[in-house]
Amino acid sequence: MVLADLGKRINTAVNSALSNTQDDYATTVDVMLKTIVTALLESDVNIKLVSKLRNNLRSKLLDSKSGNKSTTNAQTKKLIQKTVFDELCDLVDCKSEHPFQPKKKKTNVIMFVGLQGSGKTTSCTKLAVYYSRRGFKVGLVCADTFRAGAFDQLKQNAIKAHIPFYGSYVDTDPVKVASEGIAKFKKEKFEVIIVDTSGRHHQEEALFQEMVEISAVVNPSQTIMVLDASIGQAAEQQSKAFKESADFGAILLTKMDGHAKGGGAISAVAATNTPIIFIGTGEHIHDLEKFSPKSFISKLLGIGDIESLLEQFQTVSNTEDTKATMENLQQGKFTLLDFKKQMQTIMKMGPLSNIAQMIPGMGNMMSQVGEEETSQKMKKMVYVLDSMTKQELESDGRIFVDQPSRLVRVAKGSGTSVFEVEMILMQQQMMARMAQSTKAAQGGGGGMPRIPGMPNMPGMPKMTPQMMQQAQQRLKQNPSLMRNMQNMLGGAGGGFPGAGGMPDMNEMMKMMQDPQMEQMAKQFGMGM
Ligand SMILES: Nc1nc2c(ncn2[C@@H]2O[C@H](COP(=O)(O)OP(=O)(O)OP(=O)(O)O)[C@@H](O)[C@H]2O)c(=O)[nH]1
Repeated sequence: MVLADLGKRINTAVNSALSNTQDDYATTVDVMLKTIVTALLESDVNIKLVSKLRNNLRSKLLDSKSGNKSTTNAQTKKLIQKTVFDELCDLVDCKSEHPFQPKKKKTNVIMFVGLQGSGKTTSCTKLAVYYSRRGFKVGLVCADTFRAGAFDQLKQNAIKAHIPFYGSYVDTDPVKVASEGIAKFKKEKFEVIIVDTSGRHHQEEALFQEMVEISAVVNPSQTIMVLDASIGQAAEQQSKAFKESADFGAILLTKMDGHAKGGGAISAVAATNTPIIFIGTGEHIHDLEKFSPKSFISKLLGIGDIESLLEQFQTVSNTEDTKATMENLQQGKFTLLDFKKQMQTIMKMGPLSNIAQMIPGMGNMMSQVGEEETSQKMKKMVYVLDSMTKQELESDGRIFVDQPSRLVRVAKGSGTSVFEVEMILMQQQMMARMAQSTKAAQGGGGGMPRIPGMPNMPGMPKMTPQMMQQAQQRLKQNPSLMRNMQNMLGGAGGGFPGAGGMPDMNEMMKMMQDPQMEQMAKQFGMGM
């Protein structure tokens, strides 16, 4: 069973408990627990942990209720939701007190260890890209002299990801190669140096000894063990064996995509008291997600993860650019350059499906449109904007009205059609109007109330709650209408508002935290 199914089953169990009005409270809790327990076991979660979770949940739910008999229905629902959520988080959390954070302007060495074929080399590159995107100067060292072709693999990955690398075709001593690589990158003031070591099996003592020697020489700030999630509960035994030799401080679980029974590996690993810090979700260099129990469970249950979204946005956004856009917005302006910067920020945040998963209820929608298509359209938009002159970019876009020949030139330069350029200009115009209406609203001009997921359009009539409900009902019954609307608003065929024609990110963040959003998600049958 894949994890998405697990999330759905837990959700269904909780939702039917919430709507159960026939049974008494204790029976309702027991029925719900039975379904949750079965789903967890079928997802390969460690039986001891499931049993502990069941007992904790049961006593917490029954104790809280018996201590406070006068609770309302709404309070009981909240109690069930929160308790289930907290217990699931505990299941995958091993509460590391001092998570490692590389420091800027310092040398941070990260050493990778793991079984053969677990995904070490791929994950080294993914992590290098992750830190490089966050402004670190990152280098990769290949200390795998055991497997023929290991250096070539790392080299190819590194070149593709534009990450400097070090390795040797002739030297067979991994300790020497590792120490030379570190010395080289240290001299060149690299901030994060990632060392890939050869894969080993836990019965291969000599290779384990080699790993200890490399570790002594590179003196890592952090050692990460890479584990293949598809090995399920065997993850516990593997991680224990490695822990005895290389005292790794963190785990990166790979292959959490596809049909891996990730629940098994996650819970088994959590039982070794070592935090999982990242999960690999595909073969692409961007398929790496920071693991945090709360985020993971939120996504598992389809209730989004705004915290991670904000964190990610803040890490990748350029403060100078954001400041300039904010200043423009305060003046009621939104130029083509602002539009371009916003889009680049979104693209830097990683695969759109990862971002969509963090937004309540958006994960599903993204899958309807397709990652590839959306990314392609976004890239095209950047090519169009790249083909404009500085003067054009800094304008509000109306400059093109007087110079239609420039439209043709921009389309040619970007390999797109005039129609596509016009569409982008239209989207930027929509956002510029939003900026103006926000400014007017700040000055007491009013404007229509914000509907989650839709930009403010000046001049549109106010929506009453009944109208809104009807609109939501229609969208619920007609998914293609919903898609069309998103296409219209996002322009790029994006699966969530703004994927293509990105409204102001801060506005989007506010929108996502809007209680109406939660309500709407519920009406669409999404989330808890
Ligand atoms: N689907 C999926 N495949 C992955 C992921 N991470 C790695 N892989 C694939 O797993 C295979 C093995 O990955 P490598 O990076 O070569 O593994 P390794 O641990 O370096 O292998 P050794 O050097 O032999 O120890 C490759 O085909 C990768 O593309 C992931 O998160 N998801």
